[in-house]
Amino acid sequence: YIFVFITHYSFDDVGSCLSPTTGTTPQTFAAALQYFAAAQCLLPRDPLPEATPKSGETFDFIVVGAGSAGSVVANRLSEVAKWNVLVVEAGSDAPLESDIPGFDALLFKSDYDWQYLTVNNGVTSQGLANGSVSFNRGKMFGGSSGMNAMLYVRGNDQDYQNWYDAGNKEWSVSEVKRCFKKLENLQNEEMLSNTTISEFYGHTGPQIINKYNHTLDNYIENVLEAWDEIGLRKVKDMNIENVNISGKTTTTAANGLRQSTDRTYLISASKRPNLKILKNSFVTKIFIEKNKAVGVEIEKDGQLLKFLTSREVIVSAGTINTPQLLMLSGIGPGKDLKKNNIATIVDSPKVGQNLQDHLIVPIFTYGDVPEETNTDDAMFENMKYIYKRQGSLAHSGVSTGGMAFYSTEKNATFANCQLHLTIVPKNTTTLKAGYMSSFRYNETVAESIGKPNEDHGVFFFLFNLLHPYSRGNITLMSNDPKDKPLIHANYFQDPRDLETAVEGIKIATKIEYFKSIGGFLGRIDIPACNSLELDSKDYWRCISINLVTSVFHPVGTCSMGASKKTSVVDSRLRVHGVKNLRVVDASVMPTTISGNTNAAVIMIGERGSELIIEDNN
Ligand SMILES: Cc1cc2nc3c(=O)[nH]c(=O)nc-3n(C[C@H](O)[C@H](O)[C@H](O)COP(=O)(O)OP(=O)(O)OC[C@H]3O[C@@H](n4cnc5c(N)ncnc54)[C@H](O)[C@@H]3O)c2cc1C
Repeated sequence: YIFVFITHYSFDDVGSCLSPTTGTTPQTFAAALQYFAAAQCLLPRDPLPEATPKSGETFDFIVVGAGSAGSVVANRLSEVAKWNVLVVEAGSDAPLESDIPGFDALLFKSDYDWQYLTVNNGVTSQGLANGSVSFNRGKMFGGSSGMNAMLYVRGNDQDYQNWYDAGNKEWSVSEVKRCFKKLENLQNEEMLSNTTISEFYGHTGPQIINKYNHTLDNYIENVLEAWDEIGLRKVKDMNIENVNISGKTTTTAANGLRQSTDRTYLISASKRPNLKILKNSFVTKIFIEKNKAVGVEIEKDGQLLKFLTSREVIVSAGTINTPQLLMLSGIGPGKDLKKNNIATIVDSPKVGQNLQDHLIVPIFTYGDVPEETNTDDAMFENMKYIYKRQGSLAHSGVSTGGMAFYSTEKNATFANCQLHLTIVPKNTTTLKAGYMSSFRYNETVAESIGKPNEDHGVFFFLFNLLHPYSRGNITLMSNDPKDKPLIHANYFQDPRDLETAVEGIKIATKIEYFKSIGGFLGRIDIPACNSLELDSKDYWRCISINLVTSVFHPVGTCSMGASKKTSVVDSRLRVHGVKNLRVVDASVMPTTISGNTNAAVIMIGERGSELIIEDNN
């Protein structure tokens, strides 16, 4: 919550309110205040309607989880009027702070976050509190699309070609592109007025896409110019071209409001009589009889309920919770299930394996700008948001949307590195606590990052590795569904990842812009790295190992593929070895994509729904 300015106004230069008046002045100001007080009530939306089905009731389809993918599936299946669909979500309606883009990081560690942490392996991330990395995941309608940074990135054609080449014939590049267009509803006027850009995107889908209302435009532009100078060509659209380029990305925010999938897919569908919604309902088990999914067990308000299906259960609980639920239901690596006293129904060794994530290595640079935001400015930013959905609350507090995609390989056709840009004004008092909370940096690290900010603006580059070779995994802590699963991220386990990261960071630190604003690269205080020359490869190796965190894009733990020896679901997303059970969410990606994952997950929701509808007609 680096950019969140919640301050108390101090009236330094104000009169006593005793001046004579005709009454016009106080009336005018009072009317303005009333207007602003009322304007904040324009934000809330109605809660989703909740059904009260009786335990034991049967549905054609039961969808577990209403996140980025699950909301799409619930919408598309309930378009078929003859089918009764139940969607079950462990969280509740998204809070107001989810709608306001600038409050995204305020949802970290709240009741709307599953608050997962990785297991400390004693080697990587030792500059973080307890050596463990935050794996934030949304627990609300909209799931992680309700707390993400809203950056809309399709990825590279080659990403999907790789899925297809691995035997997943339902995922050809042309099918994938058709589904992206099907989901999209481009609303940005400037983009619409450019024929090439306009034709690239879809216009009639549910998912509204636009651009942030930016506040720090000049500074972002300056960085983009500097990236352009080092060969990362500044482009108008980062989905049409996506290697060795920079620009401002499209977002799932429009007119200063987040467009999470509950907003874009569920609100309209919730009016259909054949879609039933259950809130605060945690699915603890899938019932499987004779290798066929027949229903689910749900914990709601301390009671266990049971719902049955006449067609299918679709699990859309996300990369962490989906493998957990399969394992709790007896589908997973036999040995691990046995260890946790769970009877094996299908010995499926790849459940929870193949975890891939885009890691972050932080690059902190500092410059003479932006100037400190004083109390008046901060208040004015908030007013701008209430009045016109502009100002610093209109875009993510984590990312400005300025990004670069590039490769460490010559003549590459897809990127293996990404940079996100965050800009923080001088002397931002919440900075140190913000980094300790959001990234879990320990006190010493946060102090060394925060100190130069006292008299310098921060240009924070989040370096991401896009195609890691390392693989992590998710295993059960116990057979109690409430026990959080164990997450082993295994960053840099494959040494090639560290070397690519270092090469990629060295490209990023070539940037000249900072010299023109009195800029410099900050040294981060990690005892093991302090004797190494700043910006040397050894320095970055050391920083990478000690400060690696997640950019929150875990995928792959129930990946699709030919058989259960190599994967968890087939190309039509059916769980190997169990009938009437599918997985539709980020976990099915066999390999990760060249960019932020939300757009691809919504696309998976669309394509997965088509496959379910085809197979049930
Ligand atoms: C902080 C953050 C920032 C991100 N920034 C971006 C970004 O800017 N751009 C981008 O493209 N991607 C971003 N991502 C990633 C992107 O949001 C995710 O890849 C995507 O939302 C995953 O979708 P999903 O459907 O697989 O899971 P989710 O959206 O997480 O949905 C899973 C849903 O299932 C529910 N659930 C889980 N278990 C159960 C259960 N047992 N019973 C009932 N319900 C259950 C959960 O509460 C949740 O609502 C970000 C993610 C995070 C967390």
